[in-house]
Amino acid sequence: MSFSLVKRWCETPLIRRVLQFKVYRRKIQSYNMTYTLLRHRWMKRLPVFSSSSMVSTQTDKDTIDLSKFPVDRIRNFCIIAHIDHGKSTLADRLLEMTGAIATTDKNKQVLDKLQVERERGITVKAQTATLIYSHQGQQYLLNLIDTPGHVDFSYEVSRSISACQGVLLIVDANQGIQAQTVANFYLAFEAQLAIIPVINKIDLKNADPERVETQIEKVFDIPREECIRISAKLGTNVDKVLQAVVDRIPAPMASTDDPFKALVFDSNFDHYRGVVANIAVFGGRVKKGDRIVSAYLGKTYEVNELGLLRPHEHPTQKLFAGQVGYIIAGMKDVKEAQIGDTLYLQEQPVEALPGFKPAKAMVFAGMYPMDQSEYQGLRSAIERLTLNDSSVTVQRDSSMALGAGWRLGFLGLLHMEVFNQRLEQEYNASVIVTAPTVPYKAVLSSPKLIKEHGSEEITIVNPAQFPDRSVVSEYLEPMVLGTILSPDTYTGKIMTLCLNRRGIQKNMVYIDDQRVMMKYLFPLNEIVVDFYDLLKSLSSGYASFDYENAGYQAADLIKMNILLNGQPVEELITIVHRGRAYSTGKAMCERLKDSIPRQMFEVAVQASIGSKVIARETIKAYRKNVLAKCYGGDITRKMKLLKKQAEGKKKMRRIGNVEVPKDAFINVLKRKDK
Ligand SMILES: Nc1nc2c(ncn2[C@@H]2O[C@H](COP(=O)(O)OP(=O)(O)OP(=O)(O)O)[C@@H](O)[C@H]2O)c(=O)[nH]1
Repeated sequence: MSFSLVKRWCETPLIRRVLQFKVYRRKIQSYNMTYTLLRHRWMKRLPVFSSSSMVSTQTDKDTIDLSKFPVDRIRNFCIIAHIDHGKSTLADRLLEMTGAIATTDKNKQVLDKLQVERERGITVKAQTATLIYSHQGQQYLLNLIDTPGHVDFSYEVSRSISACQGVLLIVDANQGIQAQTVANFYLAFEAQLAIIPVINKIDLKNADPERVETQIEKVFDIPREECIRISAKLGTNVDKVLQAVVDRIPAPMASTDDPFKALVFDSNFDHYRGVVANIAVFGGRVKKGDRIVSAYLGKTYEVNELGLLRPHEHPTQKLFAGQVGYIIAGMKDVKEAQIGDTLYLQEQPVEALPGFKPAKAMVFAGMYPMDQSEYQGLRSAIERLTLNDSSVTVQRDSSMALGAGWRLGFLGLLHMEVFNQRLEQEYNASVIVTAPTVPYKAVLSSPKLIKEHGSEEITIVNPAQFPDRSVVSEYLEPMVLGTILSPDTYTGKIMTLCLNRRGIQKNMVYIDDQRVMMKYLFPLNEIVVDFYDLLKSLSSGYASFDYENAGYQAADLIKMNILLNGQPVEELITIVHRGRAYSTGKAMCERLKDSIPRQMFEVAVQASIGSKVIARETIKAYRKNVLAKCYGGDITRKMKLLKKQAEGKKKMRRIGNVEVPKDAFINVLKRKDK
């Protein structure tokens, strides 16, 4: 058909109407999509970062005259503890007692605002709240930061600590000191902060505060008289905590006479207002309309809004030395508000504060859209979420089977799971996450490759790019120093598990007559996926684990391929220690056999090193007959069942001709140690 014929045909009245209708329909569809998205967000009370989602408070409308609080009546402190020892519950009580929120039995972890935090019952992001507390006829301004307890988020703790002069170290009266109690104590101790030990949950039947005090004395060398016994749940003795904050934590060393200087210790992104930076003012004062400079970028901004977090945003006219609050200054990108950056007034340059070491990604994984048509949507979702979580690193990546995607770096596996869950909940994006891997290094021996990479040592975050032994003089793997605390009855089992994970014992001490603390050096790869779960299950939930970075060590590593019906699957390539290749390959094949549903044909699952197959499992042929229970001849019912089956299949990925469910990529790495 010639072009003019098509044109004439398109212009006939009937066809024109049909075409117009199509355009309108597309428009209506797009409005509908926007409406659905907004509705969905509203239902989930999103965006979660804006103040609108927070609990309204009694003092909402009162304006606080910050000039009434000289530096000696300010206290900045954070609440640190092992996971679940009651930080957020204590924060609720402190907020209630100081009138920041109304006293009702509905206040449960008020500072845990993200949906994922509420569902999982854990804190993921540190939150700040300013309290006004009257003590001996004086009013004090207390800035509280509630921090996460899980090891993956300890970066949040170290940043929060930099804005404070003291900490409340919470210890559960039943569980006693745990691994993250020790790690968090040292973070505060090294920063030379005042430490107030608080023994929580004394209302529990099995609470043993005496024993916990002994542990605190022995492990941290803090006199038992300094411990405050409380029940955050019932509010018992919480007033004593507030008194201790005023009496034992020093006021910030800052003067309003100095030039303005503030540390950006956290930031988040608001789609309407840009970056909201949390700052600790180390000197001087700042007000709306001031022109401030970011020491990191040297860029100048005008202050549009500033104020306190109570815990909602409470705008004020000024912020003074010693105070902690938020500032909005037209920064359009979270990268402009670098965490650790120093802000100062344009006309009064100051020396930058030391800042923080950037967070180091410990776990990398590929992330791909379920369907390539969702690529753009997923890209914008990842971009927006990383604006609020700057510790995630993103690189573009692509794979034969999964198409275009990204390789993301996280602080740990829980961090990765939380990111994934937030993508699904907050952005309605469904993704495939490939098997997580740790950042290996290789010392190259080939001059050509050295020239290509511009360095002798390279970091490998994608196992598919693991260089061959022939061009490498040495492989290095990341190591961690792990701390395990457990009742001594489980010591034997724990030692066996650590040995299985190539752990080397460094230390073992009793912290009281029943509990033991062990230190092990582990390859990160051995503990990253399921070590913690296994440790918990073999100690009936009593052991706890924490780790810190311990550099790199030379290791005999090899690349293992997984083949489905003879076809290598790039996303399942794993780097293993040579001594573990056989057992890991066998376990991976078994896991895949359990994860991949039976297909219409037989599937061979093989693990190979080079061309040598070291393990094999077979998935027998089968097709689930969804119509088996369908007696009679109602065609619509049959069609419905077949459609449901087809939709289920959409959630799988076709690799070669094998359908692989999306969680198979992670499940495949979980081992079954005894
Ligand atoms: N019996 C009792 N339970 C408490 C007390 N304080 C907190 N809890 C409970 O302990 C659990 C954990 O409390 P959270 O306040 O979420 O603990 P957290 O330390 O903030 O937890 P993460 O932020 O995940 O580290 C919740 O179920 C609380 O209800 C207390 O004094 N007594």
